Amino acid sequence: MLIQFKNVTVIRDERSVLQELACDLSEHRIGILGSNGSGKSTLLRLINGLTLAGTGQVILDGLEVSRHLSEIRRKVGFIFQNPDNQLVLPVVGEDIDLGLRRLIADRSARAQAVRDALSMVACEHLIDRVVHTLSGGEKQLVALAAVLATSPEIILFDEPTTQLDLKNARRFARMLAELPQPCVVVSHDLALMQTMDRVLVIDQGRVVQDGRAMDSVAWYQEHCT
Ligand SMILES: Nc1ncnc2c1ncn2[C@@H]1O[C@H](COP(=O)(O)OP(=O)(O)OP(=O)(O)O)[C@@H](O)[C@H]1O
Repeated sequence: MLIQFKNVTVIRDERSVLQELACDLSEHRIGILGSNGSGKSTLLRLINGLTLAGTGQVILDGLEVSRHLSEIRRKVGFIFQNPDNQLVLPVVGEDIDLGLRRLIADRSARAQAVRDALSMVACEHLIDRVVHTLSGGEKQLVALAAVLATSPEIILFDEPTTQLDLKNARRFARMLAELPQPCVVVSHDLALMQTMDRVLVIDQGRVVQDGRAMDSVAWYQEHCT
């Protein structure tokens, strides 16, 4: 799966949030690292068209994102930084079922798919829970299950471990390593970033370092902390 940024600039409030981003990403695990407000989420949101390029083009798997939004949304799973933005129905099982309705017509097959998705994140026991009673970490895992259930071709993660305890953060890292899909992960979790095939460091809207995980994490620690 090839992601191409062709001289992409995003401007907000007369300020460049991303400036002349030009790179091709094709690695299985791509990490995005950078300080708060550096433009990481904006870069991620360009890939599924939640943010559109002001100038330049974003091309995913040969499709220009801004011209093929519905096809892109079907291909791309997006895990939001705040799971409350993702979970829309009151009960966990119903929420995951909602995303599956366009994919699986048979009700009992869909119920099985919901259980399978929850078991991938070790949260089968939450199937009948009311979403607003979940802890932050549980919500993050359920939101992940809802995306995994739809078997996207590529998955984008915006700070997926912020609310997870050490045990669940490690479980997440193991699960991420086993996912068959290519993934792009924005995170401040340096241990997680070390597991990536390629890591870009963003600073003030520009890619300032791009390379192997160990080199980029070392660069980030030296220059951005
Ligand atoms: N719609 C918008 N209007 C105004 N400013 C925006 C908008 N979207 C993003 N920005 C600004 O663009 C900059 C980059 O935002 P972005 O969310 O991409 O940063 P980030 O690197 O993901 O930050 P964090 O690590 O804090 O989540 C920030 O200064 C943010 O305030």
